Amino acid sequence: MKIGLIGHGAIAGYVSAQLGSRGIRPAVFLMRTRRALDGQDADAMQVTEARDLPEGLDLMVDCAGHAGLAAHGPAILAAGIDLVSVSLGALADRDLHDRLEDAAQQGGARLHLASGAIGALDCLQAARIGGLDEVTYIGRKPPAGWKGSPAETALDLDGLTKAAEHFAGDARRAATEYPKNANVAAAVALAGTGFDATQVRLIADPGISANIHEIHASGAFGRFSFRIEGTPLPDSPRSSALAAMSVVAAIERQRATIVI
Ligand SMILES: NC(=O)C1=CN([C@@H]2O[C@H](COP(=O)(O)OP(=O)(O)OC[C@H]3O[C@@H](n4cnc5c(N)ncnc54)[C@H](OP(=O)(O)O)[C@@H]3O)[C@@H](O)[C@H]2O)C=CC1
Ligand SMILES: O=C([O-])CC(=O)C(=O)O
Repeated sequence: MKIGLIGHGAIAGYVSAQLGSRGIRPAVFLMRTRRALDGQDADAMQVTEARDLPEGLDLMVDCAGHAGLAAHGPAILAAGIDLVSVSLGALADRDLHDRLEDAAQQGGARLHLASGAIGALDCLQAARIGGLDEVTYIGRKPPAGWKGSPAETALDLDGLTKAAEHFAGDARRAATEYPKNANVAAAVALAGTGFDATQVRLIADPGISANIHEIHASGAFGRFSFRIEGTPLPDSPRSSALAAMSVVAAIERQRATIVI
């Protein structure tokens, strides 16, 4: 399988290392700017534009956040290359959503959304068939996990002594205002009742060390609650390791003959 990665941050680094241990070396990195990489990625080709990607790629994998997906997603799909993305919140932008859809149709390619730092999306998707009444997502992270987000202006993150909510609203606004922190809200929205009907609360909590995500849903199926305590990636306190793991799992699903 010939794979390329967009970005080389905390998630991409994890994904590349995991692929390496499965005998796959990414053939190319689509970067914002070229720079020296180490380990198995040191000799990989680097490009800064999708049009310079090599021939014969089976799959591109976006680990570059909303900006990376917006910049390169449409061109990759239009070129007929399937794309796995972990930047789900970018789809809250209706214009980008439509451009990705049109490009995928034009190129005969598919955009696969990794489940990211959350689970139970299968349950929500199935429950949606019978009708969902209400879906709420609550995201809790230690203060360091909210650095660089609007939480920084809403709260004194360094001086926080107890849990404090800094966002309550719909998933579209959460995903748009917190591009590095509310992709999970987008995943819940896309699997369930959509960006406008999904309710979101975001909380900074100095009493926790994990990234804690909860879903509460009810509908014709009954009701469920899901909670996960995700260990952050060593290189990035705001990104859960499970998000990176889910990207590798999404790549593995591309190669599987029996798919779950
Ligand atoms: N679905 C989910 O549950 C989760 C999703 N995410 C999403 O994944 C993204 C990446 O997370 P993480 O790895 O921790 O973040 P990092 O900040 O560690 O890495 C981001 C990488 O993306 C690159 N990048 C940014 N813009 C572009 C662009 N236009 N073209 C190419 N590369 C680009 C950066 O390059 P440079 O170094 O040059 O700036 C950097 O290499 C997050 O921003 C978030 O949106 C994160 C966690 C969970
Ligand atoms: O990694 C996490 O725990 C969640 C996250 O950043 C996101 O949803 O964007």
